[in-house]
Formats: sequence, C-alpha cells, structure tokens
Amino acid sequence: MQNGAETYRRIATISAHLNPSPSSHQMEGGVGLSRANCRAKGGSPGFKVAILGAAGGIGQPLAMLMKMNPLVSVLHLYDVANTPGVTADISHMDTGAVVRGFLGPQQLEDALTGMDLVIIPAGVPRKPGMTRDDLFNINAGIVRTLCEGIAKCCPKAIINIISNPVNSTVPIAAEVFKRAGSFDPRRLLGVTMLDIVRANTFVAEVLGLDPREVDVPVVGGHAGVTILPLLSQVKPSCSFTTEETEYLTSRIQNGGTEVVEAKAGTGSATLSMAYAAVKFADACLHGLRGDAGIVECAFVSSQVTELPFFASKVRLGRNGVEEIYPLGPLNEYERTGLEKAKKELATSIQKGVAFVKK
Ligand SMILES: NC(=O)C1=CN([C@@H]2O[C@H](COP(=O)(O)OP(=O)(O)OC[C@H]3O[C@@H](n4cnc5c(N)ncnc54)[C@H](O)[C@@H]3O)[C@@H](O)[C@H]2O)C=CC1
Ligand SMILES: O=C([O-])CC(=O)C(=O)O
Repeated sequence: MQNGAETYRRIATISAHLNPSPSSHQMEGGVGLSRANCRAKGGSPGFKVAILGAAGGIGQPLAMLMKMNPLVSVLHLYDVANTPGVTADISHMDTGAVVRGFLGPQQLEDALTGMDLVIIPAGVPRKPGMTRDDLFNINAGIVRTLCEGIAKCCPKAIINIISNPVNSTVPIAAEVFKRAGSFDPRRLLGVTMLDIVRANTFVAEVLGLDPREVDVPVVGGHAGVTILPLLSQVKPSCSFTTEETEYLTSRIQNGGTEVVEAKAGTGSATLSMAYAAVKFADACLHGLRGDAGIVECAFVSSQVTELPFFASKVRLGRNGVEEIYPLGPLNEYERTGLEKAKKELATSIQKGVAFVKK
C-alpha cells in the first residue's frame, strides 16, 4: 500500500511527464493527466459560454449554475484574480460542460475566442450610500476593455451585460462595437432580469400567490426610477389599491438598495443576481437553439421610445433579439413613471456614449 504522499508524488511525476508545460489557460497542470492526454475529450454538443468576472460575488454562483446547464458544453471562466481556484472547484462537478479558467488580460483573448454567449459581471459593486452611477468611473473602463476583446475575438457572440450602471455600460458596449465595425444591436443585452425576479416575488407576496405563477413586466432601465414595473399588466390579471401600487413600485425600484444596506458594506445582490443571470442566459441559449416563444425583458437598443436604449419585452432567437414588443397600454401612474424614467435614462445613456467618444 502506498501512503498518500507517495501517491501524490507518483501522480505529479506522471503529470509532469505527460504535460511538461501545462497550458496555463486550462489551469490543469497540478495533479493528474492533462486534458490532451485523457481519453475522454469532454464537450457534449451545446453552446460555448464565457463569464468575465467569474471569480466575483456574482461570478462564482453564476459559474456554478451555468456548469449545471445542459445547454452549455464549454464554460470559460475569466477574471483578473482567483480564477485558478474557482475553476478547479467548479470543474469537479459531474455535469457535461468542460470548464477552463483564464487569469488576467493576457488570457482574455483565449477566454473569448469561439464563444457563443459572453456574460459580464466584472466590476465593483455598491456600498451603502452609493448610487449605481457612482460605479461608473471604475466599471466603464472595465466594460470598455472587455468589449474591445469581444469585438476582436467573438464579434458574433450574444453579450449579457450585468456590470453596473447597466443604463450606461450597455451604451458603452454599443459604442465600442460600433467603433470596431461589429455592432449588431440584436446581440447586445443589458440584464434587468433581477428586477423582474424581484417584482414577481414581491407581487406574489401581496397577492398571496406562488411567485412562479406571476409575470410582471418591468421596463425602462436598471436604476432607481428608471426601473418601471407595469403593475397594470401583471399576469394573472389582478388589480392593486393605490397603497399597494406605491408600496410595490417603491420596493421593486429599491430592491438593490435593500440588499446593499442589509449587506452593510460587503457588497450588493450576488445570489439572487446569479439566479436571475442564469435564468436570462438560459433564455438566450434557448433562443440560440431556435426554440420558439422565448420572451424576456432586457435593456436593448430600441425604438420603443425616443431613447436609443430601453428595457422592454423582447423575443429571443437565433440572432439574439428578434423582436421588441411595444409597452402596451399604461395607466396614469405608469405614464408619469415613464416620463421620470426617460429623463434619467437619457442622461445615463449619454454619459456612456460620451465616455467612449471622448
Ligand atoms: N444588472 C444587475 O441586475 C446587477 C448588477 N450588479 C453589478 O455586477 C457587478 C459585479 O458585482 P459583484 O459580483 O457583486 O462584485 P465583486 O466585486 O464580488 O466581483 C467582481 C469581479 O470582477 C472582477 N474584475 C474586476 N475587474 C475586472 C476586469 N477588468 N476583468 C475581469 N474581471 C474583473 C473582480 O476581480 C471580481 O472577481 C457590479 O458592478 C454590480 O453593481 C450586481 C447585482 C445586480
Ligand atoms: O443595487 C445594486 O447595486 C446591484 C443591483 O444592480 C441590484 O441589486 O439590482
């Protein structure tokens, strides 16, 4: 019988022999056979997905949930810190997707090449007292750099932008892609799904329903008054008192702040966001696969209002956004909310565009 240390030494020797200069981007040079020398090559049919910011508070549970998604065959985890550990950990899950880790800007291009879907939760989160716009100075540059990489390495990929302020980071991404000559408005989507997830939950609480039965459209953008729940269009059809409408609108608009304050300086929503991001990414993958009737809200290049970007219901398909639905009939309360939302959105969009143009 060999003891553990001997076994480890033998495996390490075999590994060094089979894989003398391990490919660092696969982060598998530690123990065992290199992937190139394994009989199983991995990679069931499916889509190739990259997560940029994969070692963060959102990135880690998002990576775990995407590893569980049967539509994913290859999962690339990119970050500027800590991807070796996260990759090693997640790669042990016995689900179909092959996981590879990428660390730092030198490995960004390898992380992106060949991807069908790129999800971006990279960047700093809020602390109590901050607005999402206070993150602009740091996150704008991060999103610009990552999108430059996407334009170069996977210009046809569908992009899901989570990094805040979404109302500005999506216009930043669009400007980067325009400059690179690769802008396809159908493929760029700002993730507002957490607003819908929250709205479904809070409305279900008020109505005494199961949240899975509730569908609340949330339009506009992803910050404060730009988050506009259309409570008059809730399914199943229902009505709310003025007090309920005001309570629900305020709670949905301030859901992010509720979590930031509860986390007391340690970050913002990560677990519910990872859940929402996976729900949204899964819808994008079903669309890519050609499934019919995939409709979700997202912040996209739009002509639904006079603004160049707006969140509303979109139908997802093989090219990303195949159709953008109009807002439908609004009541007086929602019409007033829409005007407030548009005013703030116009400023945030312009700020993003100006950042790239300057
Ligand atoms: N769209 C939405 O509904 C939501 C958006 N967010 C936003 O998501 C972002 C991330 O939040 P958390 O994961 O909580 O933050 P976090 O700080 O826990 O994680 C961010 C990760 O990004 C990485 N990172 C930083 N610069 C990078 C770069 N240049 N390239 C690649 N990775 C880089 C960091 O190393 C870190 O691992 C924040 O901007 C936050 O405001 C958060 C919740 C909801
Ligand atoms: O509030 C934040 O800063 C994070 C976020 O976007 C959300 O939770 O909706």
